[in-house]
Amino acid sequence: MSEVSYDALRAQAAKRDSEDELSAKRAEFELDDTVYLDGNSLGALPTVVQERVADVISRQWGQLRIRSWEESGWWTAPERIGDRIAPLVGAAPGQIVVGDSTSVNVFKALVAAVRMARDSGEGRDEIVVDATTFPTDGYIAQSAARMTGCTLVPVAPGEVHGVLGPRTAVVLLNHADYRTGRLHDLPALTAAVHDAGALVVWDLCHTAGALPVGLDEHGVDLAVGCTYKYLNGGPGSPAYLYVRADLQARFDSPLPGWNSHAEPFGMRPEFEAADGAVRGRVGTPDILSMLALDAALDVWDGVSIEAVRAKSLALTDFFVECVAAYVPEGRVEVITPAAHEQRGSQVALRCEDAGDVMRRLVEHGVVGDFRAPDVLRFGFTPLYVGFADVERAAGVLARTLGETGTGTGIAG
Ligand SMILES: Cc1ncc(COP(=O)(O)O)c(C=O)c1O
Ligand SMILES: Nc1c(O)cccc1C(=O)C[C@H](N)C(=O)O
Repeated sequence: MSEVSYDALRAQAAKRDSEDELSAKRAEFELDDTVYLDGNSLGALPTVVQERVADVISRQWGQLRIRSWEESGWWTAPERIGDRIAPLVGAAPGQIVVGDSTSVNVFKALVAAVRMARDSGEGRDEIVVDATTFPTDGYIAQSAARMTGCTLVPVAPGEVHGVLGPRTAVVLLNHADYRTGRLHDLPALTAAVHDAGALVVWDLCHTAGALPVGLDEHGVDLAVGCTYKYLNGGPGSPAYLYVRADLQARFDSPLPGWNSHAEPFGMRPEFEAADGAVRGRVGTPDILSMLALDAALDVWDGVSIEAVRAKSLALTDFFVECVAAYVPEGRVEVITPAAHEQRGSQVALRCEDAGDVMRRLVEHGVVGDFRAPDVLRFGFTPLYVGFADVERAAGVLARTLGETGTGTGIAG
């Protein structure tokens, strides 16, 4: 690798940053000199959140106290904030409720989907689950299968077509693989599941806020996702549940709480489900986290998800290009697909001593993460990551690899 290539890639980065229509967004986040490539695990803090949460605590809670359920809009926050997430995932209003964790929403969605599939009168008794899933979805699917008397069919997303049939009740899939960053074909898989007469639940944790999802357009039945990654809602911010409008009347939640009751303050012993997205609620909403998320969503004002996707692909392409230029051949293996239609917003590199390499990268100001046993993960959040960050990260990676393991590395 000659100095000329360094110069060329740095010049390219500077030019791209200067032409980037999203570059001004970075100023809306609390960031420092660190190259933060872990927004696919915990998004950075949007500055606006601090003063808004301070107001929620000091005025809404501190002064208005219980009046805030009405006067500060606390009671309706789960659906109101759901409607703010809706355009980012291609959903019309009235179909998303915010609350609980992704794990809990996976449970609600799966069991409700099995119940709906059985309502249609056929003997559907199989839950198909992504065998490469983030573990929590797999654990919940195992439990949901036991509870509903279904058989669990774990299969890689690419092989889903082969197992679909008259016994399939529901298919649970991750839109992007958390480890490799592979993007699965949501339109085609949704259509295939529907052709088999079953329902599909998509986990959007790694795609919401990173690329267009098109829930309504593709006729998705149910979807869940977290808000602390590309939506920057903060640690433990509440997740969301999407139930397509025409399925809501049949959505029979396995966790019917007083918040999903048609008349919550009637305090009646019999459960009667509310209409609409409210039906996906359980108990009292986690207001502090929810309103932090509400404030964090302000950064999306005026941003198109298509522009975010275009920049995300440019960033990940550029990272792969810089890694290929700077890192000695064979030292790392790119396990994220090269094809754009198969790539989320992260690049994963396989590397023998990945845990040690990531620890050193973090020490040198490049924050990604390590996933066992041998994966370096780098997430690219287009709202605050720039092309110069990408070039710098690849340079630091090359130097770090030179300090560890068997590679020679290079200077940058
Ligand atoms: C694909 C996926 N699903 C679910 C989760 C877990 O969600 P939660 O901890 O909100 O239940 C994560 C990450 O934590 C994830 O990456
Ligand atoms: N939710 C997390 C947490 O509470 C602590 C640490 C990491 C996480 C994550 O989100 C992990 C992430 N879903 C992943 O893709 O690995």
